[in-house]
Amino acid sequence: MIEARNLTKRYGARTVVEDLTFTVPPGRVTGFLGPNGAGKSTTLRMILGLDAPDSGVALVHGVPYASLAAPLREVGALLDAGAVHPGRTAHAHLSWLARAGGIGSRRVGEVLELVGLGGEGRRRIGEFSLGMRQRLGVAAALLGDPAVLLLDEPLNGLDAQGIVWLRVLLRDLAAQGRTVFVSSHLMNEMEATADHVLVIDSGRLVADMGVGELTRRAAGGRVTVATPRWAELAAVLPEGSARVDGPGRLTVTGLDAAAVGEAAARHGIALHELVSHRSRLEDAFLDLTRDLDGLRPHAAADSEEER
Ligand SMILES: Nc1ncnc2c1ncn2[C@@H]1O[C@H](COP(=O)(O)OP(=O)(O)OP(=O)(O)O)[C@@H](O)[C@H]1O
Repeated sequence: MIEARNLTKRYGARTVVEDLTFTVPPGRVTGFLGPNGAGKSTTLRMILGLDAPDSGVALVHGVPYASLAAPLREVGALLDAGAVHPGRTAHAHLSWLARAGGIGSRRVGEVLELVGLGGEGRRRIGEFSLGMRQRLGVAAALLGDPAVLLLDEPLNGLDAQGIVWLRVLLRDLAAQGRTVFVSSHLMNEMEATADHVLVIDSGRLVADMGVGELTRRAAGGRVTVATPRWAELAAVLPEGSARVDGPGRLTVTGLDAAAVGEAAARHGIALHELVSHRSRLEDAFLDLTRDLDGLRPHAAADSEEER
């Protein structure tokens, strides 16, 4: 379990993480989403005690990271897959980390197998592709068999096969009851990986919800409907909700398909088509951040209440 309470970080006059409060429970994959520069890495660094918050606290298992008795065994992290010595072999790199964390050397071979680098342990990291380095970073995070995993942009550099591999691995780890917190700016990849998402933009939390709920909300209840009696249907729907989209077609916003269908039935209007549109996570995310952009210049005070 990870908790952030009113976490705030400033660099000079800029607030890069602003009053973030959230909980990441065990047993599910939680995606941490936001565009580049939104404050994801800074938040993860504060959870890991690498950056000090200006106010608020970040807790792992109820205590600050620095107070954990055996941090490497409790929390596994991938922050920057490039931050490894290129002259070392993968095996030597992991053995060094294992020794530092008091972890038996047998575990090194196990985690190399787990990330699909079983045959590459004796190769120098300098020869690795970005995707292989990401796998090595995941191996390092798994060394201590931790109950909590924090992975910063682990999908970067992975090919399609690698993305599927990581997705399966993360879901397995969550199913084992671990806390899995994964940042990404790739909304669509997260849709298939995460159960739940926290979305931040400019350091502020704009969504904390299930992936399904996020996509449904962002679709805003957009429904398209085809009926020869479109003008009558438009007249019985709430004012402003229906837009004529062509002969016999309406787009309805703010109502779900059931509400549109029932309104039509009440007035004996036959529908030839009734389609509810689910937006992809990408659209959902863009909608959320666009809305926030709209609030910012005009009414900072209102946007405070919004949260
Ligand atoms: N040490 C620092 N000094 C000054 N500004 C910083 C520092 N670290 C981060 N920032 C700024 O804080 C903001 C948030 O950065 P952060 O790396 O947390 O974002 P991010 O969401 O992880 O984005 P990315 O996906 O690009 O890494 C950025 O504008 C960044 O320039």
